[in-house]
Amino acid sequence: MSVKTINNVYVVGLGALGGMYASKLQDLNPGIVKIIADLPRIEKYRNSGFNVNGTARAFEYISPGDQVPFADLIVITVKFHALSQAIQDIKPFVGPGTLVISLLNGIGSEELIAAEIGSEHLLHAYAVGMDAMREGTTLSYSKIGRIVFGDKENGNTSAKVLALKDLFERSGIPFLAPDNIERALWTKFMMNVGINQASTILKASYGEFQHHTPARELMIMAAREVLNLSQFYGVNLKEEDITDFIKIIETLSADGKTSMLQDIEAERKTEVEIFAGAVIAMGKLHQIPTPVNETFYQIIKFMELSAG
Ligand SMILES: NC(=O)C1=CN([C@@H]2O[C@H](COP(=O)(O)OP(=O)(O)OC[C@H]3O[C@@H](n4cnc5c(N)ncnc54)[C@H](OP(=O)(O)O)[C@@H]3O)[C@@H](O)[C@H]2O)C=CC1
Ligand SMILES: CC(C)(CO)C(=O)C(=O)O
Repeated sequence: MSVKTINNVYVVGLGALGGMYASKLQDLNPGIVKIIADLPRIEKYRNSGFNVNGTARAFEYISPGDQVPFADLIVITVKFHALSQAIQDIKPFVGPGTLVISLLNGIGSEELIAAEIGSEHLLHAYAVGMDAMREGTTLSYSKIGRIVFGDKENGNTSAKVLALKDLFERSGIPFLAPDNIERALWTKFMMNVGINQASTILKASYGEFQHHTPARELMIMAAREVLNLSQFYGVNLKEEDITDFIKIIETLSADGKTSMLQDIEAERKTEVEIFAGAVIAMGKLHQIPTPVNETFYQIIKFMELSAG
């Protein structure tokens, strides 16, 4: 089977993840990547510039309505509350052969995207292991992490998977294409439910979770509620999956902070609905108590309200 070459990539969401991966693609070939954004955002990026690890990046920007070719690949890197708008914004750039990946945390974004643009365009994906810190249009990171992706229906050797592997190999973006992407997504979900929320409530950077501390225990308590729920979805997470994600956390910069803690500090809305909110909803459906996430939910909502 000949592998399709991805020659043009459109990224929606020039934030921590979007900035990191768009820069790597730009290094491969300056013409390969374009950022989809509305005019006010484009003006903001043009006025303040976009800086990644001390280097100013000049990206090419496009808006819905611009006459440009369909994308070979669209990468969605907005926060969950911005997803519906982002889906509308990418629609004009989706042609018959366009592949779409969402790097959003949580386990729900792909379903929403598929409902609007069709599941034939999608691969399931997430990003893990990076320690990106963003302040406005200034981004820094020491670990780029990796993109984990797969074809939920057709395993890890489908034409879509092979095309994406080829792009990431050429651009030096670390990746993994596991056999079972659904299980992998749940392991990431469990990690985020634990560390994003515990770090936000405790205002703690990764260093606090890299040893046997009360912070780490709190993180594990929240993560175990995901482990319990996973049994109802045929995913069957195990204690070893918690041990594995702790190993990833141990590799991150001790001063680095989760995206959720960065949101609270910058007085932005958090993604608590796709973490504790989702856990509570699944718990109710299956009559499984989720007291840690119920408590986290109320505290984080309180923090959001008192921030702004
Ligand atoms: N940061 C991290 O280390 C990691 C994050 N993730 C997940 O990845 C997702 C993205 O996170 P992150 O990169 O931190 O998010 P950021 O908040 O850093 O970036 C999101 C960007 O999207 C922009 N945006 C929102 N809506 C639109 C739109 N319609 N068109 C164009 N741009 C838009 C925002 O602009 P504006 O600010 O102007 O609203 C913002 O710059 C989240 O789900 C997060 O949980 C996953 C792994 C690690
Ligand atoms: C895994 C982690 C904590 C950083 O890679 C993340 O997903 C986030 O900050 O949202």
